Amino acid sequence: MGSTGFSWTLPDHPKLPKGKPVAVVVLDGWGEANPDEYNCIHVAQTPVMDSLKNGAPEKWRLVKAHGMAVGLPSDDDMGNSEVGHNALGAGRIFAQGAKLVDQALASGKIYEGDGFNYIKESFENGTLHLIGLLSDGGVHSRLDQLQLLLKGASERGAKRIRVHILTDGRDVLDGSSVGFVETLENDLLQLREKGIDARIASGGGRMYVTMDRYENDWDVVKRGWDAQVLGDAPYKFQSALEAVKTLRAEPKANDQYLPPFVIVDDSGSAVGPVLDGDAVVTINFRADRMVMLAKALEYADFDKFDRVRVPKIRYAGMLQYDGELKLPSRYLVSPPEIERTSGEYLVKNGIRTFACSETVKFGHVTFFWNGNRSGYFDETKEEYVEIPSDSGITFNVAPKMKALQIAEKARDAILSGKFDQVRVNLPNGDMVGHTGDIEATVVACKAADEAVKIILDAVEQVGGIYLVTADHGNAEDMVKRNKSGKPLLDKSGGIQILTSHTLQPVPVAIGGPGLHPGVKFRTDIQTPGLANVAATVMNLHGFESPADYEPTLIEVADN
Ligand SMILES: O=C(O)[C@H](O)COP(=O)(O)O
Ligand SMILES: [Mn+2]
Ligand SMILES: [Mn+2]
Repeated sequence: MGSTGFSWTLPDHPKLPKGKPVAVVVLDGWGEANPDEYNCIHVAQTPVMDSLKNGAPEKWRLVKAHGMAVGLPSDDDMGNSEVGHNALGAGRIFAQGAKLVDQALASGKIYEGDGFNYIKESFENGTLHLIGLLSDGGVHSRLDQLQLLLKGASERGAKRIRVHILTDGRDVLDGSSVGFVETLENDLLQLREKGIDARIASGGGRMYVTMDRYENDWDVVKRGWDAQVLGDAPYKFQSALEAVKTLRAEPKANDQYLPPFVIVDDSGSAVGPVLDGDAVVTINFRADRMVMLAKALEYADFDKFDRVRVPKIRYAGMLQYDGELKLPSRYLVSPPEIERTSGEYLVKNGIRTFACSETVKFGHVTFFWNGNRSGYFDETKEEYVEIPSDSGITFNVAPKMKALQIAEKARDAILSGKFDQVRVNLPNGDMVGHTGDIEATVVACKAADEAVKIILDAVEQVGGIYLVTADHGNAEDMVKRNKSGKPLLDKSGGIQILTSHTLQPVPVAIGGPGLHPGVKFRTDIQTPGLANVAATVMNLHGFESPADYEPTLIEVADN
């Protein structure tokens, strides 16, 4: 114990034993919603998850996974993986990036910090480039924040601004890109009327251009680099509106996957490559899909692709994306300081931990779980295994993804006896749900359920305990609805497919032969959220949780 009285040592739980292996399973994008034909979890054969729900009412419950329960600005904000896994791992509710940026913009503090002062030095002679996701999804970025930043930067001396847009269609409806570009074009026109040379310079669909994650496919980032920095892309247009309208007219066009384009002037030259002396801000607040570009922009030594030309720029992230790597080194808003996570406590209390997912969600059960921190706390007690994801495909063509392989790795880790906690993320419901392909999402949900079975069977064999939950909804509702819950139709009478996450609650189920028979969910916590799970898991390992953690979901009857 230090002089402040702080100690990493967790008190023993008064009733629950230590030494039972605990499997923690996170089903990504698996919410609870009314059973209808657009609820892919309901339509799919999911006997294991069904039996958890129906078999033991005191050991299955719902928790909130969106809005203020996970540190988002309002309860109109759907949940997402970052905030969901942060809450699951940290056991407390932290104001998240979206909210911190809102506050910094509202107070004007964003313009007083080191990050803004640093980029501002380029305003006199250089161009300010803003690169990021253009939508109001609120998962990685928000249009209204971009609008405020454009206004604030121009009022503080930015004379030449270039915006490099990434179209969404994943956190918002497919096809909405056109409206967002119209809005942005209108704002930039108003800036031009005030004498500021402000334009969109390049663009592309987020999943094909720039926003890869966890180093699954560097070509995605390279396509963005070529368009944004080098001013080079296969498609050239005179305006961004013309670009998105034309590219969307192609058969099977999809906002998430629009090809890269650059905006050119009358002579065919790109209007906004990044040049020596310019400033660059990546406007996404969320880390996972911006950190690869941050590396390309910031690192002198970089071998992931040929950058061809590396301009001498002043670069800042909207937030710092990786606290461990200190990347980027300059940023406009300080990220939430998520410390003393359950992962760190448990490892320091001797819990040997195994974590696994496939590439596209690997950082969710490691980096996000550990409070946006990469690496191990103690490599003698932890093993993190990443199964390579398919790359270059949309996951509706392979909806089973690597669920089986993840489950087998988890099974082997449980049976090995080498670990006290085995934690996985099963990505299927989410990754396939985002494609908007209902049939494929049904296959995805079945595959995830089969994976849960493999893990629970292993728990059964070793006399362990399981906790199965999810980080937010997605696959349980695949249609946009009106306020009374009726599916909305598009102009041609088809349903409007919902590719995004939802506001739905998610299940938490506990059980296994190692679970003390008196354990049941408390009924005195009215609206628990994902942050209550961490204390629960600590209890299942035989420890009390720290006093400032959200309360545990369980109690132990004496029987
Ligand atoms: O990045 C994505 O894929 C989506 O915007 C959000 O999905 P996730 O929060 O489940 O990763
Ligand atoms: Mn998720
Ligand atoms: Mn998702």
